Amino acid sequence: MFQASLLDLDSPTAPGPLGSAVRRTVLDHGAWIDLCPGWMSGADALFDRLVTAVPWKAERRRMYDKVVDVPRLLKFYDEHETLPHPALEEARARLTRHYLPELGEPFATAGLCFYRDGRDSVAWHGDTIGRGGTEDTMVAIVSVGTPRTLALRPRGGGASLRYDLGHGDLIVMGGSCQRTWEHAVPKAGGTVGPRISVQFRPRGVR
Ligand SMILES: O=C(O)CCC(=O)C(=O)O
Ligand SMILES: [Fe+2]
Repeated sequence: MFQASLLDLDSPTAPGPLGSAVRRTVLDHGAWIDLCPGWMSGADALFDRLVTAVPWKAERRRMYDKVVDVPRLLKFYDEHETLPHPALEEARARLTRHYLPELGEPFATAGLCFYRDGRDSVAWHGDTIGRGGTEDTMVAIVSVGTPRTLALRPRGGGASLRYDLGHGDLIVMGGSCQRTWEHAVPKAGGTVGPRISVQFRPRGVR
């Protein structure tokens, strides 16, 4: 089911350098995204560890007059909880070191999503439950496993952008991205392999 990346089989699991490896794309309305493909080496081994080491939760949500399954598994690590792999602690520390001058605060929490196959997804939304709804902030996402499309579109309408993210890729959504743009992982059909995303956010951003 899970198509391992051949280049990655023997690499130790660890994030790479940031700095000049990061490419920024400035978007409309004060938003931007940074990309660092293949940032996490040994990503396939990390994927395998996370599948078994994380106490995944299936959630159910009210949708109008029905209660439906959330189409992905979830686990949230609050800021002082130990993350399920040391490479994720190192990733958070490196992200904080790199972005602190611009972000002004550390990355604190880690939200994990497990998309078991292409039927799992997340609908269009911004991370606006906390301060992201009113302030500029950053959400950094490390993806392991099979690449899935992360789509972005401006809230007021306009062309969408699509990034295929898996196998250790890093994307950072910054500036006004959470309140002026929306993002989604669209459904992709049942035969698509599994992906796990790790979203690092500052305190009070959800
Ligand atoms: O899995 C992803 O890359 C996106 C997840 C996401 O948008 C969220 O959990 O808020
Ligand atoms: Fe999100």
